[in-house]
Amino acid sequence: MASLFKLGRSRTIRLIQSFPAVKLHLTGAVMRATEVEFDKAKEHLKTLKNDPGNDTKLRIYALFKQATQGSCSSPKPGMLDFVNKAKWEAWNSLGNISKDDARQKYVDLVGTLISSEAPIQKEATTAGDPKSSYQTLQVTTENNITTILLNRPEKKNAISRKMYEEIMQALEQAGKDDSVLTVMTGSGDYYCSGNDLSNFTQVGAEGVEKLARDSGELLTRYVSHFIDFPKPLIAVVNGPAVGIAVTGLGLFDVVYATDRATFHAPFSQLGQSPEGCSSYTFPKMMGTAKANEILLFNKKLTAAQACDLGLVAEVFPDNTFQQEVWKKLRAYAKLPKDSLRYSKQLIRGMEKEKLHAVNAQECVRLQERWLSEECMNAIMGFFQNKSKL
Ligand SMILES: CCCCCC/C=C/C(=O)SCCNC(=O)CCNC(=O)[C@H](O)C(C)(C)COP(=O)(O)OP(=O)(O)OC[C@H]1O[C@@H](n2cnc3c(N)ncnc32)[C@H](O)[C@@H]1OP(=O)(O)O
Repeated sequence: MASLFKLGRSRTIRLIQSFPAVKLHLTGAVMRATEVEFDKAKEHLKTLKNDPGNDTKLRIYALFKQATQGSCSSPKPGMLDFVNKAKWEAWNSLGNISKDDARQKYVDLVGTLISSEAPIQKEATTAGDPKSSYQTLQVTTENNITTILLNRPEKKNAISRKMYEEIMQALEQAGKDDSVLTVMTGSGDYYCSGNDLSNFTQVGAEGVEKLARDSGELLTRYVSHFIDFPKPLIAVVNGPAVGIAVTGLGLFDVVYATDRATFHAPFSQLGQSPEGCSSYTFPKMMGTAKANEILLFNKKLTAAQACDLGLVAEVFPDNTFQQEVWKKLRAYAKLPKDSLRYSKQLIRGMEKEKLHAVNAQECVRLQERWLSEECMNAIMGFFQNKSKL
């Protein structure tokens, strides 16, 4: 399997294209439309910018084979022929689904892949568009959805000071734009590894007390933007989430996660204390004992556990995650905008004052924690020994 995982996008596409042209046995207008769509999908596949991952590539391969040759009848490759065995298994797993069905599924899958990255290609580079000026994010709007993509994959999307500021700016813009939904997600394999720990190593001439005060002020403003966000805010958790990227989820309206995601809020390990209003939202959502396991004792949750506890609304298999989530979101984004906005505001309204008070209290405690020996040791430990969570 190892070499299959290394297949690049262009090689996969060449592989898929190398199959004989589709010969269809159906008649009539529907058949012609499907054949055209299928051909178009093959063309669209070439324009994909991001590698969709090996599971998806295998599914594309299998659907192509089934659509063009029917059910798999070739002998299973030997155990050591990893690549061909994986391909055979993907094809064979489609069983007896018809060529028509496979063709339709192929067209749907390619369509979803294209549209999930389309906004980034289309709009992120628009000259003069303030959305294109972000350094740490890609912000795009399409199909009534504004997507805020955390875009420091080389740092697991850790939130630098710049990123805190840019997220607030993006939320302000999204709150005012014409979109129906706002989505936050991460680029690369992580959703977000939480606060960039180097935020605490840049001590200016005025010393650590000033750094702690400024950090407290920044965090208060940051969390307030989520409390006050006026329209539905959805988290698409595409991979592991750490620290504030977990606690803040309690302020989103809906959270969807891949089954590869984990949720870890290791505050006591880091000598810190909870933030993002989680000291209030987590016990309320899941009960005190379960919340304490997470917020006091660093329990890392799987996506399924987070779903059972109510933090996550639904978990999807990683290989169909993007496809299924974006299909759902595009459907939701067709709902009446004002109705959604007012409903969200009613649900949030009663809690707002309380949430702001909790936020203020958490930030005061954190300012004290950041100056503590426990916290300084933990941060130094990460950079000196790279002691990971
Ligand atoms: C303004 C202040 C507001 C404060 C708000 C309060 C918020 C609190 C929190 O969010 S607490 C949680 C903080 N996060 C962490 O402690 C995570 C630290 N990171 C790790 O433990 C690991 O990096 C990992 C488990 C997330 C991933 O491990 P692995 O898959 O092995 O990848 P690498 O460690 O090699 O990471 C790649 C690259 O990214 C850098 N990096 C990852 N996370 C962070 C981070 N949170 N802060 C800074 N840098 C991070 C890592 O150092 C590597 O960089 P390098 O390639 O070495 O330059």
